[in-house]
Amino acid sequence: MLAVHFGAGNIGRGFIGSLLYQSGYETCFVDVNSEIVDLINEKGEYRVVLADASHEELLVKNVRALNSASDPDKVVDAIAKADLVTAAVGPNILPHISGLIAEGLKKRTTPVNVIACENMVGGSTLLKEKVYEKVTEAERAAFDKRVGFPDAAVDRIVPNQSNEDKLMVTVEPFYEWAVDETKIIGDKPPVDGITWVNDLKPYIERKLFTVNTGHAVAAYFGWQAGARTINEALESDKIKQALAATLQETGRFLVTKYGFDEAGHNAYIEKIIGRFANPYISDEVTRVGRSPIRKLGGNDRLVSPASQYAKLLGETPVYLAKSIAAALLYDYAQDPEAVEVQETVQQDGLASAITRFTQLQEEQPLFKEVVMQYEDIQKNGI
Ligand SMILES: NC(=O)C1=CN([C@@H]2O[C@H](COP(=O)(O)OP(=O)(O)OC[C@H]3O[C@@H](n4cnc5c(N)ncnc54)[C@H](O)[C@@H]3O)[C@@H](O)[C@H]2O)C=CC1
Ligand SMILES: O=P(O)(O)OC[C@H]1O[C@](O)(CO)[C@@H](O)[C@@H]1O
Repeated sequence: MLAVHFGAGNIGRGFIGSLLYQSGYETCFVDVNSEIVDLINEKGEYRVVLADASHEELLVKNVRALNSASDPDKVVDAIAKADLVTAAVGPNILPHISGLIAEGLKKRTTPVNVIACENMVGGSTLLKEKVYEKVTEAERAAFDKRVGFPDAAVDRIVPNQSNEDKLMVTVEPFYEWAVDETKIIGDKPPVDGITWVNDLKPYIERKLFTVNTGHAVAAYFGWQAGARTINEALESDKIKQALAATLQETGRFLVTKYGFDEAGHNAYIEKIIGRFANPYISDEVTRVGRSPIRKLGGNDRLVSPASQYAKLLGETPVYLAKSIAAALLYDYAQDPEAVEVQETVQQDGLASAITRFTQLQEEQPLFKEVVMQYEDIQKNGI
């Protein structure tokens, strides 16, 4: 079985690639990082090491790689032959890989599924839209019959790597890969470790608005407090308390919306906070807080739960508003999105920046709370 996986980065190698190998696939990674592509082809294997006391290692074999910038035709050929196509490149990159996927799919007559493994609601659906923009109506009709784009929720903390062995990836032991089985075309790909679900929405919202909201809070609050890593941020009782309070807010709306068992959800929150504090992982706040414009978007981990909370419960979520404010204040000079947010606030004013990045409107109580929290952080810190 051949899997073509776009993005040989942390999640690509450390999570998806390792499950594909363990399930018997040959994996052809596609990336634009020539150093990683060359190394994968030179070694033909890499190590995945668990970030716990065991330091257990898995040697992932049966891998090769293609550089989509220099060898696009080979990528198209690989997609034409693949039994499964996956991606973990980041939401903003999905439009850039859609052209090659479209070309590869045009060359096929047999069914295949394409799964985007990104931190977002509807990643594969977005990829499908981008692929469909690049083909004719007749091709779209043909793809409808033989290409599935099931959405997915992926959960495994894989920090930036600083190992001497550039292919090695240290990963947390926990993982969850939930895929929408209702959108599969043909047989389900036999990947051990996928949890097939017939309603992904509760999974993706619970995960995005707990794991990713919580992580973002630790990162943005940590940045304000001068912490370099998530572990450092969580050494502060104030940040720990704010993190717990934020997850109580997202928890309240999730339990109300989906009817999750409250005690079970609280245990889920506790487990996640424990995962953030894993002493075997050193995770920079700048990685977890990366791309604040994406994270401030109306459908993402801060504004979506805040808006849904306000709508569903009729109250303004104070800690989520504080989290949005902290994201707006994230001024890491090496993150282009953070720079753009800061420039927008300076040039156009805070109100205009909030509307532009969060799509919240000035008359909304949540908007006003964000402004208050922003001013409070500026004056008093986190
Ligand atoms: N790292 C983590 O703990 C988790 C990450 N995710 C999601 O997985 C996705 C990837 O994240 P990471 O692996 O952390 O990022 P990463 O930066 O380590 O990996 C992304 C890879 O995509 C490659 N890439 C960029 N443009 C490309 C293109 N046009 N064609 C092919 N490859 C391209 C990059 O060179 C890089 O190797 C993101 O959506 C992220 O939200 C989800 C769960 C956990
Ligand atoms: O990959 P993103 O969406 O930029 O955000 C980083 C998030 O992804 C993770 O890497 C894993 O879910 C978390 O560490 C963090 O919440």
